[in-house]
Amino acid sequence: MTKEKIVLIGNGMAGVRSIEELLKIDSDRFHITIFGEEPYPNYNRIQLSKVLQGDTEIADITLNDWNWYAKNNIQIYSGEKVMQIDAENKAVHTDKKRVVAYDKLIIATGSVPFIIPVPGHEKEGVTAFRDIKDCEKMINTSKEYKKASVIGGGLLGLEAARGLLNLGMDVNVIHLADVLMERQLDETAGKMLQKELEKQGMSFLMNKQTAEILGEDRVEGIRFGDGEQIETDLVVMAAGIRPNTSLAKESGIAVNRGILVNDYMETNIPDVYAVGECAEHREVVYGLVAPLYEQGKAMAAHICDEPAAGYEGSVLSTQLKVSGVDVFSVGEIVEEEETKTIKMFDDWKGVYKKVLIRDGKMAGAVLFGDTSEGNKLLRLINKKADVEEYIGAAEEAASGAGLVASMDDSELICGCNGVSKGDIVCAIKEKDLTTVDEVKGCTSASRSCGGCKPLVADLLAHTLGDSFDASIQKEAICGCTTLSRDEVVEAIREKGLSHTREVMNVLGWSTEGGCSKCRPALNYYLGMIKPKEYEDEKESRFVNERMHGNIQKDGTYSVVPRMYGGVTSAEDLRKIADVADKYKVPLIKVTGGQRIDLFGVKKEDLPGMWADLDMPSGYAYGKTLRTVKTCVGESFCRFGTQDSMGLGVRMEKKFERIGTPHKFKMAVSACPRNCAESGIKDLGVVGVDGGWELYVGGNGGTHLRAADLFCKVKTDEEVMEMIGAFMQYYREDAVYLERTSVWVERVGLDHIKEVLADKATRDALNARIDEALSVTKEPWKEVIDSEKTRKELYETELVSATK
Ligand SMILES: Cc1cc2nc3c(=O)[nH]c(=O)nc-3n(C[C@H](O)[C@H](O)[C@H](O)COP(=O)(O)OP(=O)(O)OC[C@H]3O[C@@H](n4cnc5c(N)ncnc54)[C@H](O)[C@@H]3O)c2cc1C
Ligand SMILES: NC(=O)c1ccc[n+]([C@@H]2O[C@H](COP(=O)([O-])OP(=O)(O)OC[C@H]3O[C@@H](n4cnc5c(N)ncnc54)[C@H](O)[C@@H]3O)[C@@H](O)[C@H]2O)c1
Ligand code: SF4
Ligand code: FES
Repeated sequence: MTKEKIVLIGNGMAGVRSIEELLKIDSDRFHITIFGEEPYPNYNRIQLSKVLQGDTEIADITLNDWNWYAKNNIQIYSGEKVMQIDAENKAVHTDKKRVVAYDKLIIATGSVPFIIPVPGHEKEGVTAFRDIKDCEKMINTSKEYKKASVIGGGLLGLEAARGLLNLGMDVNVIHLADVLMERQLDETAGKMLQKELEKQGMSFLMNKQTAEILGEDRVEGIRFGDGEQIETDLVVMAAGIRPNTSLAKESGIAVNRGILVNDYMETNIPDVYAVGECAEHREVVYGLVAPLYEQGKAMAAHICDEPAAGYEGSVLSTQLKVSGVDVFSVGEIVEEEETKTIKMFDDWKGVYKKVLIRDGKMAGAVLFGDTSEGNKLLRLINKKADVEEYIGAAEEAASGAGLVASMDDSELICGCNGVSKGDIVCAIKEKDLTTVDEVKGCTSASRSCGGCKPLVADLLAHTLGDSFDASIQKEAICGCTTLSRDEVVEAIREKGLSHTREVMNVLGWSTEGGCSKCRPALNYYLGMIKPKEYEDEKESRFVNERMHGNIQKDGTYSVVPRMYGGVTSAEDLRKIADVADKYKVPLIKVTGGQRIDLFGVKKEDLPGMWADLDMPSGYAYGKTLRTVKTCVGESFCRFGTQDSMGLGVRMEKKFERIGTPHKFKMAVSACPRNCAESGIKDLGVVGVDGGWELYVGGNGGTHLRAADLFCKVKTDEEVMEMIGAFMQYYREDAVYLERTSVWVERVGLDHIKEVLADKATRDALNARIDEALSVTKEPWKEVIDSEKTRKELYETELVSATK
């Protein structure tokens, strides 16, 4: 029997999800052809914000790779645009002159970004934020330029702005209204959000109408309606989107704002459907994936002649994906005469909650600062629950198990990935799942924005009952596995695994070769467990660590020679000055860690420069001991009671080059005046009467944290012993990329104190760190001595395996 021919126009999130729904119902009935204008397999557009923010990479956001199309006998034409729909002859025509016939056609062409049509909008340096190409453009621009402007203070604009800040740019957000995200937030929440983002480093120009983009060929500035001007090197237009309807319109399909569809996503032309952001259903065009996935499900059922109610519209909920900011909004947010509200505002903690009630029913909510109730509110508002039910639910156990219990199996837990309660319960039971991460691995729930995690946890608790163990809720080390850091480390030890590939094969990684998260982590764990046997995999390291220098925005490197304890000599300074002259170093800067940074060094000059310097690497790029900052102490300072420089130099000489889960900074101050800032270091030493105080877990970076007093000791020997034990325990216990400030809070200071109180344990830890230290090598010297490494890394174009 010949198969029915389905053609999908648009290889995006809604279209491909609809095909998955079709395959779920009947995997053999259709011959499927997909056209995608973008040259990639189906990817998670939502995650572009995370790519820009540096939390993931483009390679890791694929939803269905090329194998998926082959496995399901789907003919995919990527990088090919459909130009015309010939509804009469039931065929589509593409820009490559291909003509493909269909029995049923699905249009899923998504949206186009709204580019404000002001003079200059076509200049180089003006971009939208919609696809991989835009994302790459912004990342590349940030390497050369400094000033960015984002037009639009909606979800997209703010996520873009956070990403650009992370890329090292100064960011102005230009917004038309006087409240950010005014479509989702009320004034109170909008202002709180603005304050929080200002703290993160964003600047805002509110109530501003862009009049012109200035510059010659490339953008140089923006002029506003009120005459004010600002300078900028990049303009990101995030002022909304428009349904991509031109193809449908030109082909005679009925279009209003979007392509008009009924509850089964049928257009006015027989056998032609539209789904996703391009479709208009009951006068609403949606711009979030949850409703689009519901549309896809309803459409698939109809195409497969399954009895189904059809799509009836959705209540929208949103969550901003900016770390450190918790904002949630669902349904109605504007108060009117006939509405009532329940509000909570805690200015001290920065928490605001508003629930809007219409005719005694839950109609909408805004949460800021604490969004843990978000999914519960979404569910109540979705079913227009009685306000009494909310009050009852709020009084119920915080676990929320009562709420998930009352949900129907068909209700969605994870909107982003369209995973229902029934799907999750089934997976928990059939596959003996016990953690949120395992549920993510098996069902995709919580894979995208992560907002549904609390609900998934509630559902686990509800399904497993007494056997649910909150304490084992674990985080998988990345999306390639459901195993946590502890499980992987235990398996490496138990099974004697010795290579990253072996770990991936034996422990059943879902991807071949892992991803940018797990490769460096496995490389670290293997090296930590077997320092003598394991051969470091350079290709699994981040680019700075591979190159032994910090790559800068313009592609040059910075070079920081080691200066033990921040102490230098005229001879070393002379060498540095000569090298700076010889290699025409454009900037020499004294760092906060008391050493000298030579900026703007060309990649090919690095080995020569290191050879001329003949000094050890300061490891300013590594996950290892960075600096030991010291004050002058008793040698010169009249307050000094101890030899801070002597001790600092000794500490740095002993522990330099040791691999740690994240960078590790130390400092020694010779009295409590603390001139070396010992209170904000991973390990800080402070001279006091009769000895030294040791402080741990401090951080002077983005997440400022004062270090905790760990212990007081009398002698330098005891300081060295305690540092060795503390560092090794951190090396063995922390998750890769976890700073001590986070680790100390996670495992508890008392716990670490208890472990290190035992002399035998301290000795064992010191023995292990000594073993690891015994095999470290000076990296710059290794490069100078190896012609092969010099050629491979410094004289050819680098093929980046890991960012
Ligand atoms: C940076 C960013 C972050 C986001 N974050 C979230 C979020 O956190 N939560 C959320 O719910 N939503 C989020 N969204 C919105 C979400 O990504 C979209 O709602 C969703 O991708 C829309 O799916 P779609 O299939 O309708 O359109 P798209 O995913 O845009 O797919 C349409 C595809 O059709 C292709 N196409 C168009 N015309 C043709 C043609 N003639 N021939 C061939 N191919 C064609 C396009 O190239 C495109 O690849 C975000 C969007 C962006 C850009
Ligand atoms: N976390 C998420 O859920 C998320 C993240 C990113 C994008 N998205 C979706 O992607 C789509 C696009 O997002 P968006 O933020 O561009 O759309 P949007 O329509 O939600 O917001 C656009 C914002 O730009 C402002 N604006 C409009 N014209 C302007 C002008 N001339 N000058 C300054 N500001 C102007 C508007 O006031 C509005 O706040 C939406 O559908 C959104 O839901 C969702
Ligand atoms: S910390 Fe104390 S000893 Fe050290 S420089 Fe400052 S005042 Fe002097
Ligand atoms: S709701 Fe976004 S990942 Fe589940």
